[in-house]
Amino acid sequence: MSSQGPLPSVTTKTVPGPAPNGMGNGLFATADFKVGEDVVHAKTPFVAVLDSPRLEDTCSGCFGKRQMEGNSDLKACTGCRVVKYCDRACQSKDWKFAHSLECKTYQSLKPQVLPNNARAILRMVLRTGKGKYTTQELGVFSNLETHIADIQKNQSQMDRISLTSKAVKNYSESDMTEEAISAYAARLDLNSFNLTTAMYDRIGLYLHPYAALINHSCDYNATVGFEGEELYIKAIKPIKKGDQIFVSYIDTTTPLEVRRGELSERYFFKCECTKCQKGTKHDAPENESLSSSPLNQEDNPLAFVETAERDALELLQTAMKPETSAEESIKTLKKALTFLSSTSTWPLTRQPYPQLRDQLILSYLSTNNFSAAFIQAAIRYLRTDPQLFSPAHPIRQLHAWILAKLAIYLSQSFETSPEDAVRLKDYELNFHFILWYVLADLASRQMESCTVPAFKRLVGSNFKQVNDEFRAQGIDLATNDQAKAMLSGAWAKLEKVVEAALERENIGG
Ligand SMILES: C[S@@+](CC[C@H](N)C(=O)[O-])C[C@H]1O[C@@H](n2cnc3c(N)ncnc32)[C@H](O)[C@@H]1O
Repeated sequence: MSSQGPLPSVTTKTVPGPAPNGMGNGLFATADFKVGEDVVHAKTPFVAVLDSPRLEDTCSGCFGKRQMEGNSDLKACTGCRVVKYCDRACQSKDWKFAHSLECKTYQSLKPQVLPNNARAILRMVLRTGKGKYTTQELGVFSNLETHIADIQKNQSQMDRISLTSKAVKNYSESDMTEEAISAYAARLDLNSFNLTTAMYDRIGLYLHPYAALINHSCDYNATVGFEGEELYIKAIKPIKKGDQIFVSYIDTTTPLEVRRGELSERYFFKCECTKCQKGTKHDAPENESLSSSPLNQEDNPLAFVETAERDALELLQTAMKPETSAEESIKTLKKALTFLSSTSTWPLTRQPYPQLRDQLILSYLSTNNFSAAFIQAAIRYLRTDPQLFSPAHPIRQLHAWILAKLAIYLSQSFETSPEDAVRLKDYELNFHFILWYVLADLASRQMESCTVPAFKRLVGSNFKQVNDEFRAQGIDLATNDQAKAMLSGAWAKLEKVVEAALERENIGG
């Protein structure tokens, strides 16, 4: 049972309080939490806006929630034609929240569309002017860290904030000072979360002053998710009464120096969490020692490994450039994977290996090469994710879901491609069994899963459908021994596919 929180839209069993080690304020548990339990649930944001490219394809009222339920036809606001909605209900909700205040500005700026942060600041300034925030909300918001003194040391960051604030002051005709608007901008930079869909695709910016009190740890105990405009912070580890709540502000699978760089650049602090304290230069393979001899794998393994890492990272950057075609990305990423593989010491779970594989899966999906994507998703599912994420982690669950979707697709229309790391046909995989297994595993973890309710509903309904299909053929996979044996046979074949694909990766296949 959660209790009503300190702000009207929040349900939580936490309290704010001073945090140790120069962290400013933080949130602390007022009860024990089990894995998967809601730590903070906020029904409405202080501000949330879509990224500019998402204005075209995502509803600005429900942030894609109803689209996920099958509503796909969006209509543009007849005033500004910048924002789009599922229907009148979504439009009227957003109109009341803030769009009535900003629509004319959007119209007057056309064809220019303000960037996401300027739209968010404009909303906050306009809502403040109209008295749409409660005194409590504004109180918590104004107490949030700004790091304005640190920002002032960085001329280009300061210029960016001043320029945006000037523009917002001008468009909003607000009587707030430019300085006060700059503080809003700095607070947004420092305290906003990535707004994501229920399937964890980034779509915009989101700020809630209570949730923003949560500090960072690379060894975090809670994760963030969204369903429409609702925010869910869930316990990814058991949390005891009195413990501080931590989320991760960054990708914590990267090496220590990368994490430290990202945290100091955007958030102005040095993380001293247990993981960072343990971490050496980068969780490097054991038995490596520094050597100054020339580049040669046998004489100088560390230099060889570092060169491979640098080359792989450069290739990853190239592959991720918007101007790189998906086909070119695939070639580049495969080359990078082979570089790392050729070191023989590089664990599959150490970055940038997982990032390269994630990107390769996306590139295969964008070229409709589902069999090649399936092989990579299977490697991720079996070899990478179990080491990087706990079973309840939303990222691990999402990756499993992607593998299940690919198995659904391949069970219906199987095509191999010359791109495939191995000839899937040779392995006679039973995609229906693989699908059942992955969904059964996801469904069995629903209670502890840190995914949002819509994700869980999707898993539940798909699992039911797959079970119904098997039962219609007289097979009950949960109880029938013969079926269970067939299931483990299918799984063993998938293991073989993964092994063969990894061998091929090593030789540059
Ligand atoms: C989103 S705010 C969190 C709330 C903030 N502590 C406050 O009092 O407003 C992010 C800021 O909190 C501080 N912070 C968060 N995690 C920290 C950590 N692990 N160590 C030190 N400071 C941290 C940094 O100043 C960072 O810029």
